[in-house]
Amino acid sequence: MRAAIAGASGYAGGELLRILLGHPEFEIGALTAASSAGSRLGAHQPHLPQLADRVIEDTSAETLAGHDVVFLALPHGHSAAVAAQLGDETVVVDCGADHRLTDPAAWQEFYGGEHAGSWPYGLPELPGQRQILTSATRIAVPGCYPTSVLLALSPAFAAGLAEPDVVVVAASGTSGAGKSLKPNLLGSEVMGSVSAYGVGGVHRHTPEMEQGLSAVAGTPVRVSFTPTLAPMSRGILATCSAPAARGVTKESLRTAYEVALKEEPFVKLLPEGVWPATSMTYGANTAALQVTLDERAGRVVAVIAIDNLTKGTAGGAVQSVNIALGLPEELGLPLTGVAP
Ligand SMILES: NC(=O)C1=CN([C@@H]2O[C@H](COP(=O)(O)OP(=O)(O)OC[C@H]3O[C@@H](n4cnc5c(N)ncnc54)[C@H](OP(=O)(O)O)[C@@H]3O)[C@@H](O)[C@H]2O)C=CC1
Ligand SMILES: CC(=O)N[C@@H](CCC(=O)OP(=O)(O)O)C(=O)O
Repeated sequence: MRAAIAGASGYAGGELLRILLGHPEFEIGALTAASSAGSRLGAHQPHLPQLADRVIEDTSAETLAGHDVVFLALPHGHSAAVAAQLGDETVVVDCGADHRLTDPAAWQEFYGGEHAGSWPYGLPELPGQRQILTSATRIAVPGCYPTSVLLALSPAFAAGLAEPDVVVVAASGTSGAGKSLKPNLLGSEVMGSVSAYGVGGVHRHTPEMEQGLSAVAGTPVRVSFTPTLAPMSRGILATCSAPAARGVTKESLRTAYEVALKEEPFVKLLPEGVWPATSMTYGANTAALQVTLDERAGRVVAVIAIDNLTKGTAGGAVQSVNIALGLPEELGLPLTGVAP
């Protein structure tokens, strides 16, 4: 299979290339970007020496044509126009937000501009989603925070063990914001400090979390989401809670998670008493999950760690593509983290 990567000079593009280089079924085709076009990949992704001399091209339908799979790792709002020019013989994978939301009103409120429509959602662990992704030719890769929250809470909602009133506080590494320079991401602002942002229900991942959890619960789920920025390059640690349904015990909760996750190749329920840390998933396509019942507050509490660039973007994208192409779901995807 030949894969093209649009946005090859960015963080998501770099992680896609790192994974595809280790994937036995893929060869790397066109590498495209915008301002970096004409330069060599080695100037942008020096950790990928195998591709250092490859020249980045302009992002256009002509450059991306003739590939089996095209990964779009472009800023929001740039994928739809490119994708519309690629035929159904090409699997197109949008790592941006353009095709994630099904509700045009939610798109309008949180992103603005015209809604491009929705594509099959690339989170295979959601109930029924593997079936939807089988033979898909268009895949919308979830946002990194929604990936973590949906993985953490969908077992509870699928089993009817939580009420639809979710609170999430999550810390992300700075690579989640992409490569371009932002004032709050300067080294001196980030180092030695954790800061909140997007507070008060305004972060654009909120409707995506509500969309996914509502589908699993079969009833509208509200999410209050507070993201924070942590002084690390990669990783998300999300603490997610919801009121426990009547009669839920610690044991019934753990059993529901064990049953839901026992066949999952990438989502691991940690041994009792072990709590997730971002280091457990560094560079791996895994999610490290723990759940308990806060008996005093009557809440289900699930804590999850993922690598935002791996399971949260590029690894998750390749996992969904494997399913769409009829390949083994785990093919070419790292299962081991880096410790300490
Ligand atoms: N970082 C993360 O953790 C996650 C990112 N994503 C999504 O992946 C996408 C890429 O994010 P990320 O890699 O972090 O961003 P970066 O800012 O690191 O990279 C953006 C890439 O897009 C290219 N680009 C910018 N504008 C255009 C344009 N008009 N036409 C073609 N190419 C363009 C850039 O090229 P150039 O160098 O030439 O400017 C660069 O290669 C985004 O949609 C993001 O939402 C999704 C989940 C998580
Ligand atoms: C730390 C940080 O800034 N993170 C990004 C989310 C990154 C991501 O997954 O989101 P998209 O694919 O939707 O851009 C943010 O909060 O905007």
